[in-house]
Amino acid sequence: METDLRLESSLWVGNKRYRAVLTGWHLRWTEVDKKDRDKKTISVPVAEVVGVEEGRVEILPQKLVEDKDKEFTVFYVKRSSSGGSFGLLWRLGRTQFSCPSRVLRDQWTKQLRTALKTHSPLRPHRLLVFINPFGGKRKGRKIYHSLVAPLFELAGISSHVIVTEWANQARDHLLKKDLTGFDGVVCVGGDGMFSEILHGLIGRTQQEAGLCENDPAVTLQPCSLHIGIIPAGSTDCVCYATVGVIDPVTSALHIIIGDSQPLDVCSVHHASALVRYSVSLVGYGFYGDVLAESEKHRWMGPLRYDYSGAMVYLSNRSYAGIIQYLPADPMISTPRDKTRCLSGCSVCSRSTERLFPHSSDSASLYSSHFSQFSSDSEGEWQSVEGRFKCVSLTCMSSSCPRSPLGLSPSAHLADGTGDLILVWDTHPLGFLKFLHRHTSTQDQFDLPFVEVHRVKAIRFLLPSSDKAEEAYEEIMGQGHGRAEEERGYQETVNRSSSQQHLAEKSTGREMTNEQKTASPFLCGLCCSKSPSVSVWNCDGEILPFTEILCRIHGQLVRLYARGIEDSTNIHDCSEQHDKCERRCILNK
Ligand SMILES: CCCCCCCCCCCCC/C=C/[C@@H](O)[C@H](CO)NC(=O)CCCCCCCCCCCCCCC
Ligand SMILES: Nc1ncnc2c1ncn2[C@@H]1O[C@H](COP(=O)(O)OP(=O)(O)OP(=O)(O)O)[C@@H](O)[C@H]1O
Ligand SMILES: [Ca+2]
Repeated sequence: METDLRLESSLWVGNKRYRAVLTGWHLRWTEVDKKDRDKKTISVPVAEVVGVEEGRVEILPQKLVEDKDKEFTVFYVKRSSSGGSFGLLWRLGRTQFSCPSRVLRDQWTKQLRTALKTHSPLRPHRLLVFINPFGGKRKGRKIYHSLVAPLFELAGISSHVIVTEWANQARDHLLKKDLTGFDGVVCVGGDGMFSEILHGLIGRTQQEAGLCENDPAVTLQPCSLHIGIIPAGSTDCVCYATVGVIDPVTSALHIIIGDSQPLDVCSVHHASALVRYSVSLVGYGFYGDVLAESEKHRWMGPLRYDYSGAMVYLSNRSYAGIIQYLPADPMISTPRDKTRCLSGCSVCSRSTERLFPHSSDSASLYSSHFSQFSSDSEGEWQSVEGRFKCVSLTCMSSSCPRSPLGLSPSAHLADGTGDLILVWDTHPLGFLKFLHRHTSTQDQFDLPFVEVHRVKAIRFLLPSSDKAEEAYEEIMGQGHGRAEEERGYQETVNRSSSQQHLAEKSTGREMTNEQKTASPFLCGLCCSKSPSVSVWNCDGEILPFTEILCRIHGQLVRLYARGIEDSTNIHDCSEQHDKCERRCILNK
């Protein structure tokens, strides 16, 4: 659909003359003094124009403006291959145009700005930015001020920046402070910082809607503010899995042009109370143990996961459990259908219609999909019991630099389901094979001891023989390196002598002095008895409970992102675009 915004004229770029055309959707310029077959058109979608400035303008290393009379500069998104990752790097493209007159120059800048307003409705005007100065290599502030802020300024975005001084400051700000006038919230940090924003925004939205987050059967209200992630942490899995690269400039450009990627969120409950939200991994057994072990070695930085992974692997543990799950409709998609959720994913688009059937009607947008969880046409609860190396639930692929295709390569970002991966107890070499397949394109589910199910909810229970052990460990709060101040939303049992007594009573065991003081979590290597109960890793946080219920809430939040762009579709078909049969990223 073209609009009446069309503007066409001759313009100069350097010493070459071009025919430039602006339609509602594209800005195109073609060199005129060339033979037809050598003519090349550069085409920029209006949605990917970052800004338009009068004059010859540079923004880096500092803003410089010259020759304001007949010139204008257009800034736009330019793609390049990222080398290692699957996604594409975005960079700021810049072209300076000269016009025959100032009147024509003003016409071009005015029309371009009007086109931007009309065709990019989700571009943010005002953002609330939280910077974790201690995340990753402690470069959050520098990354924001040197790489991101100049781009925001160019795009006319005003931002209110808060450099956090303590953990959970961003979450609490979002829960309590006035957010009027903001279009989105940006976090500069890693997955932990993203999780703070996630909890703050979801909590605030439910408070305002008068909904109870504790009840897993309640349909939560999707958040209206978008979330932007500027990666500056030591683990940036959410950014990697939604953008395809970990690169602050790419992420800033996605924010500026107002890209919008819905994301499924899993709520985790224990005993009728909300414990936490997750978007990537809720994992018991191996991934829980790795996280618990890694907390002891924080000083190692990101390497702590590899070290702890090796230690936990060598301890060769498995855990008993009962897993109940509510299957999703297998006619829509399955975890083994070999598809990938890429930018413009059709499974996710169809899910939007299914999850929000009358999305133009805002009242029904927020009240229509309760049936997803409560009365399922899709299936009955299933149950399995046994010993597992690990039990993982992931709402998305959870791809990351360590595992470029992720825990579940065919999972979708926004289809309202999660993938439940059950790895039954097996020989250590079999488990190593499973782990190793995460680093390649080999199918990690094509192993006899691995099961994967696409689900809408799961429940995890301990066999009755292990419940006493769990009660003992939970009451003593022992051994899992649990963060004291952050025990989910529920305050767990305080440690006291009466509770020690309770623990002893419930397990029928008396604690030794050593047990009272020590933290013997990783004892598989040196002790005869390894623990029979593991912990849950919820997006990098240890959960204080073992028996949990998880429910996937389809498209509960929206990120300034567009999913992973398929780098095999980047090609230049500008001359023959109408005849191009490949899905072209550059000219769509
Ligand atoms: C033989 C090589 C095997 C390599 C196996 C690689 C599997 C990698 C799977 C990564 C899954 C990441 C899921 C995302 C979780 C995030 O929400 C969360 C917050 O940032 N991160 C973690 O919990 C951090 C969890 C980090 C888990 C890292 C596990 C590393 C395992 C290394 C095993 C070595 C075995 C060596 C045997 C001698
Ligand atoms: N000013 C602060 N001081 C201490 N902790 C903070 C501060 N601001 C945020 N945090 C907390 O720091 C944690 C880790 O932050 P972030 O995810 O940004 O970095 P990271 O390096 O990727 O972290 P990790 O190494 O734990 O994966 C978050 O859980 C967040 O709550
Ligand atoms: Ca999903």
